[in-house]
Amino acid sequence: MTLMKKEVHVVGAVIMEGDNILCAQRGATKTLAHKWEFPGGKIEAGETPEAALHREIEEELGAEIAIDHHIADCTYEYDFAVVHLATYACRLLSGEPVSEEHIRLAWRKRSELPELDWAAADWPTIDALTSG
Ligand SMILES: Nc1nc2c([nH]c(=O)n2[C@H]2C[C@H](O)[C@@H](COP(=O)(O)OP(=O)(O)OP(=O)(O)O)O2)c(=O)[nH]1
Repeated sequence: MTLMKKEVHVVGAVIMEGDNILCAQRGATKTLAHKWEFPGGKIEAGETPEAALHREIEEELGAEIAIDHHIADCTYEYDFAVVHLATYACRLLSGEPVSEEHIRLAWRKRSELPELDWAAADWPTIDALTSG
């Protein structure tokens, strides 16, 4: 019998300010330890992706965002789960982001994004942000 892996639907906020993008580093004790990702998290039952994004950014950064448009979808099979990640271009409306869950927050220029060690599911988003 083959065991089905857990499937999780995740949203990530690509928060932009001019040419800078907010990047977040996962903690040492988490899955994907020390990898960089976009703030966000799992969509809960009955929630729209947009509602999940607003909720997660309030919880993780203490900030309010506007969601402008979808950037990329990626499905990646990690050893612990199959993650379906959808990313959205966002802007800060209020609040200076404070890290409640990440070990580090960093603003990076678009062209510098590939220098960070991103979670595997994030690469299509990084490619979309740095191409053209
Ligand atoms: N928020 C976020 N999660 C991402 C990204 N890329 C990526 O592979 N993930 C993965 C990491 C987690 O396994 C999952 C997001 O769930 P979560 O935000 O609830 O993560 P978590 O570590 O607190 O939860 P868990 O692993 O303890 O279940 O998606 C990304 O850019 N942003």
